[in-house]
Amino acid sequence: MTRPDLSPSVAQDAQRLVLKVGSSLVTNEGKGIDLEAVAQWAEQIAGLHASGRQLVLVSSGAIAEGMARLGWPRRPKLMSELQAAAAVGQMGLIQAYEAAFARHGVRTAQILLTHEDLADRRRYLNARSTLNTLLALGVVPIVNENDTVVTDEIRVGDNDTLGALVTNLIEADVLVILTDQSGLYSADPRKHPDARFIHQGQAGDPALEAMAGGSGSAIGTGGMLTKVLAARRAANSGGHTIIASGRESAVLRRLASGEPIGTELRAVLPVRSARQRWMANHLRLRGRVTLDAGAVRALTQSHRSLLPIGVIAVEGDFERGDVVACVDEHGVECGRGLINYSSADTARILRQPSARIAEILGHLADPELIHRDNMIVARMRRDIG
Ligand SMILES: Nc1ncnc2c1ncn2[C@@H]1O[C@H](COP(=O)(O)OP(=O)(O)O)[C@@H](O)[C@H]1O
Ligand SMILES: N[C@@H](CCC(=O)OP(=O)(O)O)C(=O)O
Repeated sequence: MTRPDLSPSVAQDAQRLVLKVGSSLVTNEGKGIDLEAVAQWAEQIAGLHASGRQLVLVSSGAIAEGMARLGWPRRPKLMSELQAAAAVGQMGLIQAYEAAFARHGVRTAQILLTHEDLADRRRYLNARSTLNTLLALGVVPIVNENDTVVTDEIRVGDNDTLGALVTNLIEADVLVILTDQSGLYSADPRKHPDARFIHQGQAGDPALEAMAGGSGSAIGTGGMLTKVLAARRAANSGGHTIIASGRESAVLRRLASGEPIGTELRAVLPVRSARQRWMANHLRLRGRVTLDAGAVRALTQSHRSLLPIGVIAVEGDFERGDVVACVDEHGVECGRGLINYSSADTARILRQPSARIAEILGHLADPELIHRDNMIVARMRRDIG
């Protein structure tokens, strides 16, 4: 489904993309992994890689594939049986992706996440640096929820939401959600064949949520509502969302070349300001570090990361991943950010060159005390509030 006004897709300029594929697509409506579809996605993703773009794949299908392998015709109700099916099916998913990508010389990695990995600040930072490292290495991370260990209370619950959380985590430019429909319609097209196709909208518009109210296919979990809500969440970090049909030929390649396919839900704020707003609004200060004049300049004028060598004092009791204020020698705040070391470790490495961190602490997490991507500086004091 191509937009009539033909404005180019937001995927055209995207350097970092998250691609989410739903269960019904991956498993051919529950019949078993659709190897042909997997091969086509791998080929297109390898093509994007060759043009220098980075991509994380969020793939559903573990439960559906597990059911097919176990010969279960109906989705079980018992949590333990769903978890068993997911454990069996995840093997098949990963095997299929690894083999398909290997044909193009692209390495893959399996990442199984739980809600806690994304809600807890320390685990959030760890998941973020692992994904960023894999992307820098040219690997395609393949993400699913760790269904085998999660209980109802700690589930993300659906992979549309997980795709949006991953988009926030790595600050991707675009989240592409491939499903069994061409995109969002004004009502569920299964029940309302005359429903109108929505070519474009603003992520977070409540009118879209009303349209997507119905439940999903027999195989999928979330339906269209979770996709529309995922677009709202992706927009929190500035990511745009495209909902399109996975059955459209070469859909990824065409989107990346600017072809306006599917429903495009645009984020209003650009990535950076969205992230800064999130940090300013959501995080409580746990302590502070005092910077020497050189470090203050590095932060506020050169927009560099904060290194331990520029820190002369530490106050408060904080853990890796907590938010701390950065103050100058007169106690004036010049920024704040997510710190990579606890207060105890910071006290041991302050005034030291980063090359000595491993020797002093016995481990090296990061050369920076606060990475510049995880920091807002005084220039934006209004945001700090
Ligand atoms: N307004 C809508 N527009 C498009 N599809 C809708 C809408 N409302 C509900 N749906 C249903 O959502 C389904 C897609 O959701 P789901 O089955 O969970 O897919 P996936 O497995 O790809 O996540 C469609 O097949 C469709 O029946
Ligand atoms: N984690 C589950 C998928 C859950 C899910 O959201 O499925 P879907 O609605 O098809 O994207 C699995 O792999 O079976």
